Amino acid sequence: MVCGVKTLGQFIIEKQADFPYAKGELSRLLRDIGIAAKIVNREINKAGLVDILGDMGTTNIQGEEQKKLDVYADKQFIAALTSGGECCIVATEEEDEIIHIDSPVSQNARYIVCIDPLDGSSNTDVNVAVGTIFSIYRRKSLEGRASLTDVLQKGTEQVAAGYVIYGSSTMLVYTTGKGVNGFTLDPSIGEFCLSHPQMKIPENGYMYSVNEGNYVHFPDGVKKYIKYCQVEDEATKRPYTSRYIGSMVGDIHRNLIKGGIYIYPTTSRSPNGKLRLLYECNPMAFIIEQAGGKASTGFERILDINPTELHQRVPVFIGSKNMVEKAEEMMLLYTEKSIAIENDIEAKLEDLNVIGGLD
Ligand SMILES: O=P(O)(O)OC[C@H]1O[C@](O)(COP(=O)(O)O)[C@@H](O)[C@@H]1O
Repeated sequence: MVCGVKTLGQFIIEKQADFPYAKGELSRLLRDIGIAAKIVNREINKAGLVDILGDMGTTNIQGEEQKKLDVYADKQFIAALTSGGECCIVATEEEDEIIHIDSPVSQNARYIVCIDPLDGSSNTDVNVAVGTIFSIYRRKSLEGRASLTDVLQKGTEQVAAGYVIYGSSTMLVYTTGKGVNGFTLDPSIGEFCLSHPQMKIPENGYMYSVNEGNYVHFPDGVKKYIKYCQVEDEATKRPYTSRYIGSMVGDIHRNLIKGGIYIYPTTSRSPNGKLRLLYECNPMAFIIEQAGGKASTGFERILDINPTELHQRVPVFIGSKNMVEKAEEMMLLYTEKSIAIENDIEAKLEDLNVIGGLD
């Protein structure tokens, strides 16, 4: 214990006792992620002084302009996971395919890491909070080289998940399925120190985070939920406050502490939403559920989704339990309504013999 605070390293070792068969691999893996996060934090803190702002001039498989910080962070986490020896595959937002870690120290590595090295890329050049999101699985296959099949596991199979927020202070928040704990980086000692033990998200919140600029492209259920948030109603403390940072980590971290909901739904332009299941939605869903909140597609629990692709996108409604349930209620109601209307129109057209007449 350093002058009364518990460091991340000490906490991880201490919690290892919760896992009778643990051999320390997961602890070392979390340590490696913590080290890479400190290196990325150092560059972000002096971003304006070093050549790390702006575009790289390349695009990733998502078709997004890669920022220099995206690529820098990607390289730092891959390097830390390669030299650490506990990781056999890394899947990252910035790499088209999975990366096999074949370093000599990783021969018996059993863990898979899915990572968004730099979340909130649109904010990197404007000094607004950005983050890193990570998800850890144990490989399923026992023999030979691990493969994509070992990566495409349901969110319920995660052994750990976390995020780092590079904001007014830098924090690392993670879970191993036994609650959520937050650590603040103390630059004077270069250590993440336990600052937010056993984090819980309030069941009710009064803030909603959604890019309302896309309103016209949203499904009816989302439009109705936004209207619901904006109605004057003292009893339910509405209207709620709208807060949207443009960094999922920033918005969800705030909602974890204060209560709230973050929504990135499908839109007419992105029918599967924008955010990636493996390294954005699954880890955040594991953390928020462990903190007492909820995470769904609007219809289905995020953690129950069977992944089929590495960079698969899903719609996400995540945050305070009662707020997500209200949004789900709206999605169901208005999706059913629009289906009913469609069926009704079809029936009327059939009556008018407009459909089928064309055969
Ligand atoms: O600008 P939009 O479409 O609202 O998207 C913002 C969302 O996309 C993200 O930036 C994710 O994308 P990146 O990981 O590429 O940054 C989220 O952090 C954020 O909430």
